[in-house]
Amino acid sequence: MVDYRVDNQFAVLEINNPPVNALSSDVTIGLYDGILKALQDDSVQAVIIIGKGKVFCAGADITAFSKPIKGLGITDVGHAIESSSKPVISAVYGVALGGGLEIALFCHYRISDKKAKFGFPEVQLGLLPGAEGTIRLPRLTGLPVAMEIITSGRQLGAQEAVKYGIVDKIVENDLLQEAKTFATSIIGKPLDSLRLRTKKVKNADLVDKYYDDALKEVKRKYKGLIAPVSCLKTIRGSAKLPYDAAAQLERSLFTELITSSQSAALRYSFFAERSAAKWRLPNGASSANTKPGTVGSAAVIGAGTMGSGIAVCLLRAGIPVTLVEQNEKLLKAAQTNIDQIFRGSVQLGKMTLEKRQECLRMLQGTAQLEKVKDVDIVIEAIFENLKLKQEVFAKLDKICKPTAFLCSNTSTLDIDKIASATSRPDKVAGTHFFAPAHIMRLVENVYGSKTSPETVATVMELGRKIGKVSVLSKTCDGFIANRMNKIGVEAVYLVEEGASPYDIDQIMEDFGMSMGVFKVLDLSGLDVGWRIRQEQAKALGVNLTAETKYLNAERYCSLPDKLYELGRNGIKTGRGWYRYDPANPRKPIPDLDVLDIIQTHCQNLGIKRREITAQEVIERCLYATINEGFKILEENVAEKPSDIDVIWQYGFAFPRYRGGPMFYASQVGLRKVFERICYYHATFPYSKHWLPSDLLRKLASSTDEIPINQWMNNWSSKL
Ligand SMILES: CC/C=C\CC(=O)SCCNC(=O)CCNC(=O)[C@H](O)C(C)(C)COP(=O)(O)OP(=O)(O)OC[C@H]1O[C@@H](n2cnc3c(N)ncnc32)[C@H](O)[C@@H]1OP(=O)(O)O
Repeated sequence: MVDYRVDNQFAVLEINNPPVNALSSDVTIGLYDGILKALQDDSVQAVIIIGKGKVFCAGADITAFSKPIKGLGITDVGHAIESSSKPVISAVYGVALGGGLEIALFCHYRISDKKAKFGFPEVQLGLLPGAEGTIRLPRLTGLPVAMEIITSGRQLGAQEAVKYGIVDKIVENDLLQEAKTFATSIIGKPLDSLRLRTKKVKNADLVDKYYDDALKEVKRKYKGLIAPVSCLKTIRGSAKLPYDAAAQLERSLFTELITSSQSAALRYSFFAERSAAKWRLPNGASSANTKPGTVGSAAVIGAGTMGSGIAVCLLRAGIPVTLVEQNEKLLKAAQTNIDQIFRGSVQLGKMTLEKRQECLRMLQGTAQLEKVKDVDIVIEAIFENLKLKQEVFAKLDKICKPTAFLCSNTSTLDIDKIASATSRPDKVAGTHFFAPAHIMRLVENVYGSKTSPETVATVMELGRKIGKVSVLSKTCDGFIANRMNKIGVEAVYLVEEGASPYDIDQIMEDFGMSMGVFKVLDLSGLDVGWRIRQEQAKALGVNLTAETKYLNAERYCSLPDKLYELGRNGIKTGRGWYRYDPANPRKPIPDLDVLDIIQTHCQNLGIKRREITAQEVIERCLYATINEGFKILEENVAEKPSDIDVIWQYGFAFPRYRGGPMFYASQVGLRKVFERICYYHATFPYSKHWLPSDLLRKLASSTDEIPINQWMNNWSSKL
């Protein structure tokens, strides 16, 4: 785990724990033993710590946090390094993160490759840098910079690390050779002043002011998160307390965090996201045994908001795009829109001017579908109508080369039905982007009964290439994301029963959702839902009215229709569930008129309103969603519960520190969730989504409450 060798006067300790040299107990033991050996070897004048492979060290082994602690801690190794009488130099390539950076900070010198990155990402795992990082970094960078770096978890480039004294020298050539040259230049120099423990924290007397300012910022930026606040407390300790007392404070706050539900959820989320890329189909094909096809060029059909956003994603990743619209006027509008997005990125410093020009050069607009004949992949993003899509796919099938993949950006429609319009159903898949497509990181890739493993591998890999988090779903109505989302439905029923939309939004935002559902509805426009409901009613031969209480044997609430019919179409008309001041249209303002409309609606329908608690709001909105999640698992629509949670985090901004609805259910307790679902099913028999899932019933009837890692790993065996 740590290769030790002596090379002339240098002991080289090479961390060798692929893939990212995480600090497992074998690594810490290896480092500790290596330092002792080097100290005992008279021929050794200096010690170099370096990483084997593509990184120096990605920090503590995250998988070990939920297991009992064994072996030596990072601080034990760190103290041995710092107190060494021979100089210890860390040579950083790739990344030095978390515990990896802490090891580097225990060293007397740090040199780095120019592309190396440094940081304390622990907050993203609900933790703090618990191996004295919060006490040592301020001694190098000063308090405000340390507070910003540690609470944000961001990565610093080598130049910035030099600026703050984290790195002593950036080197250009072979890192180990440069480390030896550097070591030669410092052998024999005194080490005392290089031991961070002995350094004073600059401007320690101003720490309370720095703390107050940083706390305000942290509460605004990282609402609901505990770890950044704990980080600030220990950094304050670094200035107010003697070194060892500060270290003790850090340890105690670290212990609190590591046992917190937030950290459990965030660590789970780290692995959930990575595991979404490791897909497996029911026939055994998987990411491990399937090669993706080549995507060197793409076409996007339909250049509306979604199509343009998708084109932006492809172009940014260096994939030339043929953009197809019905006429030149629409094409021109789309091209202007796309360029505006690129200009915005340039203004924000996220894109260079040259990159913008390169992207624009790779974009070709056309009104002729035939122009897509040579592309490797087509993504259709036209109006959500099955017949229309089938027509387009039938044409594409004739025009495109036989190897081309044909994808649809549908958010609900059956991929099998779309594929049936072609002679190549194996090459048809869904690529469901979330709006705005150039910003939202999720792509829900959908396979049908005939989609080939190669096509699945191709769309999953394409998602990765364009910087998205790709999650795989089997085709069904609404796929994982839209099928499962019952928050809007239940929220409207709750309003009808007595809650205010503004209270519901506040409760869900306090829970951690970034935006309440009524604000979301106003943002997307009330016309969207109104049209879907009208279509449904038309298909059933029903005429919807203000008095409609049931549709297709399901509870129906006509309030949203009423608002739409009153011209309250959301932000675009200045009024929806909220009202909007034209001077500040992004700020929703609660509207008494809406409360009157609700009151009148209930009076007309003879609905007796009642008090509704925050707990009921959360249960009704989330448990209905969770119940559907279990049905999605039962039907193999999602391969694993963590895929569902990744979709919720990236598609619906579910708070990452709660893991996702499936993880949340597990933390509440599956039995309790099941009991409440049964209660709501008995209370609301006309809402199918309360019909309890069989899988949940089986899991809940198990004698022990099953922790998430067990049922997540074993859930399929319960079917
Ligand atoms: C007392 C406690 C002291 C200190 C606390 C800590 O140090 S907490 C840990 C802090 N470090 C991190 O949070 C780093 C997390 N890792 C990353 O940011 C990225 O993985 C990294 C290192 C930038 C590499 O990114 P890349 O995109 O190249 O690879 P990927 O993320 O897919 O990771 C590859 C596989 O490595 C696993 N992994 C990564 N980091 C760790 C880790 N610290 N511990 C354990 N495992 C880690 C990751 O899950 C991937 O595994 P795979 O099975 O291939 O999916």
